Amino acid sequence: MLIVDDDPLNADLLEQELVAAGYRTIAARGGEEALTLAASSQPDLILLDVRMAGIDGYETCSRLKACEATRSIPVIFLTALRDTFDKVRAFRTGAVDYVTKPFETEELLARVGTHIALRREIEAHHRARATIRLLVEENRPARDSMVGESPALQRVRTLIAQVAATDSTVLIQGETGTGKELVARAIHDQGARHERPFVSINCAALPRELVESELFGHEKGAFTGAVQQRRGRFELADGGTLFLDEVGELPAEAQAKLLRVLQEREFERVGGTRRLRVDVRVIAATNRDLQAEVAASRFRADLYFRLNVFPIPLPPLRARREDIPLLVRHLTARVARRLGRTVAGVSPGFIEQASARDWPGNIRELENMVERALIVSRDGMLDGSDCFAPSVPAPSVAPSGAATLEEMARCHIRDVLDAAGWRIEGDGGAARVLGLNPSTLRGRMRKLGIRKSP
Ligand SMILES: Nc1ncnc2c1ncn2[C@@H]1O[C@H](COP(=O)(O)OP(=O)(O)OP(=O)(O)O)[C@@H](O)[C@H]1O
Repeated sequence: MLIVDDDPLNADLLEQELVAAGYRTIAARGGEEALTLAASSQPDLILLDVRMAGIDGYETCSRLKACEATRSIPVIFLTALRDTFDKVRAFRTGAVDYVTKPFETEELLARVGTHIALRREIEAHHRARATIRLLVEENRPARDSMVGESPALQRVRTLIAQVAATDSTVLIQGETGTGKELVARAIHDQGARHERPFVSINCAALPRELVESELFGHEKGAFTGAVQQRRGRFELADGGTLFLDEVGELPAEAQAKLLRVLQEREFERVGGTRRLRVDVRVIAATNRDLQAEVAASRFRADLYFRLNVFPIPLPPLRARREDIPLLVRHLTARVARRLGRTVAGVSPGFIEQASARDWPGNIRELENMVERALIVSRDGMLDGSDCFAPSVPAPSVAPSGAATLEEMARCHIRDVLDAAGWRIEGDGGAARVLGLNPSTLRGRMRKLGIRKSP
């Protein structure tokens, strides 16, 4: 317990009573000393005289409450009967109680005991809350982080940080699977709205008739099936961020309505007349060349300019191959967690093959590859040389059903033999047509098991 009194006699008296009751005490002779001692020794309680030379009790209490290290320590004022003691001011500076001098020992100990017990309870409560918070944090699925150190990705990170600090509309442009949604979330998480909702809508995944009702909501009876009123994504995102994925796919009518919301921040639910106001930050994404869409009159130019306030172009994976080793490791850990498998390692051959590919499907395709390699892996080692099928299927020129080269050869030789009436040697013979020695052709036929059917 910290006793603060510039009268040594008073301080001694108090100390004796408290020590006799089993408390340990320290003393300060004035306000300044009290501030330093309180911070360094963290007492459970402070008994503070009102009238002191230098800074008085009120001022000392205010400063104790203003300081992070001493804020939570309860303060009881000590006031002499002859003092003009302003109780209201004392409580306003943050005191929890006061005792009048000369004090009744019983009363003093009762008050002190009560406040110490209260403080213990509050501390236990805080500790329990901290534990719960820790459990909640641990059980929350880990937020996906953007992996990669390439200059191209660093540029993207800089743009994210710059625009996150504002409320400006962002247009993310990049091929499929380049991480557009990840960028949108990063902007939301790093901005002032991070504690408000992040709502996303994929404009391509919705049937045309439903797009507007999804975006703006509808009133009961607005159309067949609208059995009750429903709030749209704009309302759900109020105060937060709305992510319009694949915005290039929006039908013309929805484009017009979206433009109005961006201009006026107001809209009506489908079938409604009431104007609703929302405070929503819009982030749009597209894998189309929106400028070309505008030129082809498939996307409104005025909407394009409303969205393209702060463009963030996302580089395809083939433009930042340096990131592939890091990404493979990151995705391997993630997929392994999802599949409940343990991974022993990733072979250099795997990384090498992965780095050499073109990845038209970008990171999503890479993730699928990693998943296939993990499924077929032996001893949890990602080798997966058999997983690297061509990324685009080869055009089919082979006769149907002829999957391997051997089968193709068998078919072709049989066709030529049929045409030659199964004659091998001589001018019209199959060997000449195939450009082979007759003996080589015979050897090949044996190996492939080709015989004239009876
Ligand atoms: N830099 C990155 N680091 C780690 N994972 C990434 C990164 N970029 C993308 N991913 C992962 O790749 C997958 C595809 O990303 P995302 O869904 O954000 O792509 P997208 O560009 O929005 O795709 P689409 O246009 O097809 O919707 C996700 O699983 C995402 O977590």
